This record gives sequence, C-alpha cells and structure tokens, in this order.
Amino acid sequence: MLARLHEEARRALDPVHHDYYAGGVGAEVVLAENEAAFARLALLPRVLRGSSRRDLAVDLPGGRSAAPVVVSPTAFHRLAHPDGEVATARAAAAAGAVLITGVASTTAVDEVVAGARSVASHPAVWFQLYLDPAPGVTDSLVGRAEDAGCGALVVTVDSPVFGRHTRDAANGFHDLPAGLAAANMRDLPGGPPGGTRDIGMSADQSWDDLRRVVERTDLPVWVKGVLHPADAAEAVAVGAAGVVVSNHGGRQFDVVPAAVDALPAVVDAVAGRVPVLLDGGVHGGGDVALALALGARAVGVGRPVLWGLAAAGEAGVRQVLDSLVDEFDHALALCGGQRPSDLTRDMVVRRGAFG
Ligand SMILES: Cc1cc2nc3c(=O)[nH]c(=O)nc-3n(C[C@H](O)[C@H](O)[C@H](O)COP(=O)(O)O)c2cc1C
Ligand SMILES: CCCCC(=O)C(=O)O
Repeated sequence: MLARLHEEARRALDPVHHDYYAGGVGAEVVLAENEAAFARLALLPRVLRGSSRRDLAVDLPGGRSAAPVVVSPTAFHRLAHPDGEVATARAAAAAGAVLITGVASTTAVDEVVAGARSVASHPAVWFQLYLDPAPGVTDSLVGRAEDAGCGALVVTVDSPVFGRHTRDAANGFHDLPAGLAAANMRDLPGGPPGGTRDIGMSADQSWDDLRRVVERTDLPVWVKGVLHPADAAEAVAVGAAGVVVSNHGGRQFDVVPAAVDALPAVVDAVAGRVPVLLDGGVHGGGDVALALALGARAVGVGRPVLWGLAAAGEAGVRQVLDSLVDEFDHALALCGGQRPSDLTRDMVVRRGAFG
C-alpha cells in the first residue's frame, strides 16, 4: 500500500520536490539504514494470551492518540498538495492521531489547528520548532502555538546546522516556489514587516535555552532528535515531558545509527520517567510493533504521510494512517497482545541470532 502510494506521489510531484521529500544527506546511508534496521529485527510472538477486543489508544503528554502512530513534523505540505497542512490536519484528526505540525509549514499554525477542529472536537495538534537564536523569535512562536490551542511543543535539537541534502544541492532546490511561504515565520520580531524571516538554527543553543522554553510555557515540551542516551537523561533533567528518538529521517548527519538501533539505550536512560517516541523508517505495522516492543510509547511517520498527501490529499493521508494502524492491530493480535504495552523487549530478537 505505501509503495503504491509512493509511486502515485512520485508521478504527481514535481521531481525536484519529490527529491526534497525523499532525500537525505551524504550517500543516504542513514536513510536506507532506518528501514534496513527494522528488517534485521524479528518478533517472537506470545500465544494463547491475546484478545479479540484490542485497545490501541496511548496517552501521551499533550494528548491521547487513538493508536501508537503519530504524524511527525515535515515541512512545506503545499508542495505536495494545494490543500497542504489543512488536509494533513483533517486526516490526522479524523483518524484520532496526534499531528505534530512544524514551524516550517506552508499554513499558519492557527489554521492547521482550525483544520483539525473542523473534523474532531478535541484533536491533538502539537507544534514543532527549533531554538531560534534571534531575540524574541522562539518566544513568539511558542505564544502562537499556545494561542492556536496546540497540546504540546516539540523542540527539534538535531539541527545545530541545516542538513546538507544531497539531492537538493544537485537540483539547485533552495527556495519555495512563488506563492508559498513559511507562514509561521511572518511578522516575527526583527523580521521584515508583512514578510517572513528565515527559520533560525544555531550551533550556539544550549540546554539552558531549552530549559527557558520549558519554564516559559505550561505546555508539555518534547525533545526531538535525541540519539545519545546521556542526552535523553539531560532532557529529562531540564523538564522535558518526552523524548523523540530520531535522526531526522536521515536528513542531518550520515554517520549516525538507524533510529531503531538507538532506541533501546535511550529507553534505558530515561527509565520510565517520560515516554519515548521513535521516528525514522517506519513503513508497516510490524515496524510499529517492533519499536513498541523495544520501549517506544508510539512511533512517528514522516515521508509516508507526504506520499499519501501528494497522491490523494486528505484521503491519501487517511489511507496511510488507517493502513498502518490496521496492520499494527493485526500484528498485536498475532503477538498475543491486547494493548500496546503488551509488547515487551523479550519479544525482540535479531534475525539469524535467535537464542
Ligand atoms: C521533507 C521532510 C521535511 C522535514 N521537516 C522537518 C522539520 O521541519 N522539523 C523536524 O523536526 N523534522 C523534520 N523532518 C523529519 C521528520 O520529522 C522525521 O523525523 C522523519 O521524516 C522520520 O523519518 P521517515 O520519513 O522515515 O518517517 C522532515 C522530514 C522530511 C522527509
Ligand atoms: C528549515 C526547514 C526545515 C526542514 C527540515 O527539517 C528538513 O527538510 O529536513
């Protein structure tokens, strides 16, 4: 199903925009590894202990998700479809999935939340941002997310510098086409009146800057882009409500491990104090089950959502989410589980190394 939607998306998209979505950094080793690492793992099902009445819902700081599959933040949805982030928001809300909408969206966050609210009364929409070094910008963005009714913030910390996307460099893709803009970056302190500022990233940001965000807001703050277990512990120490194990879908550094390979050590370091999410390379219900068994509370999907959006707008995103959840439910049944927490680490083995 995902492969077919990706093929349809490839046909629908400008090839340069397809490359922007699909690509990674360097030789795209990590991009491939994210999926390959799942294929190296296997599940040992438990038998005669399941139920035909399964409950897939997971409670997360910032909202409940009908199943342990959330939408990871990806930039510029109106490159994929004219309905852009509103289509994604409506599909996620209708599926009961948490949507992490990004600062780099082509629709302002209040309109994204309004889109979600047009199909569900209490949709969970979280706002992803970077720690912008320009005075007042991070504060203003946090305020906008709060005013819009977001349930949580997700601060991405794996981008002290912007990733050098191999395909974008080859294609000369550096700017949005005329008519599209990073809508959340309009009218910010120090920016051009009526215009947008660049999205700021900085290698000078520190844990103190993250702590300031935690102290400034009442919203739960997730930290996204953690791979080292010591950083996961640090995130908990500064008051993070959760940690997202992610290598940004292979789009930042081509020398890091696959996301799922980094997961168990982070789960151990966090030791149950906050939930852990994982994204990168999830492309089927079996992957969801593996990540949960290794200790993730839920998984995020980035590109699969973009393929659904490009192929068929809101209906395409809904198809992606419904199919992943349906496959996960089936996997849970085959594993003798009734709820996501029934998947445990003792059930995961390496292919070829059982025992
Ligand atoms: C086109 C694209 C744009 C992205 N933009 C952002 C972003 O603005 N902020 C962010 O934290 N992560 C961003 N990501 C990373 C995703 O949140 C997520 O970590 C990644 O896509 C997960 O891997 P997957 O695509 O294999 O599911 C982006 C990923 C893609 C593919
Ligand atoms: C400044 C936009 C950030 C997009 C991003 O994170 C990505 O393309 O991976």
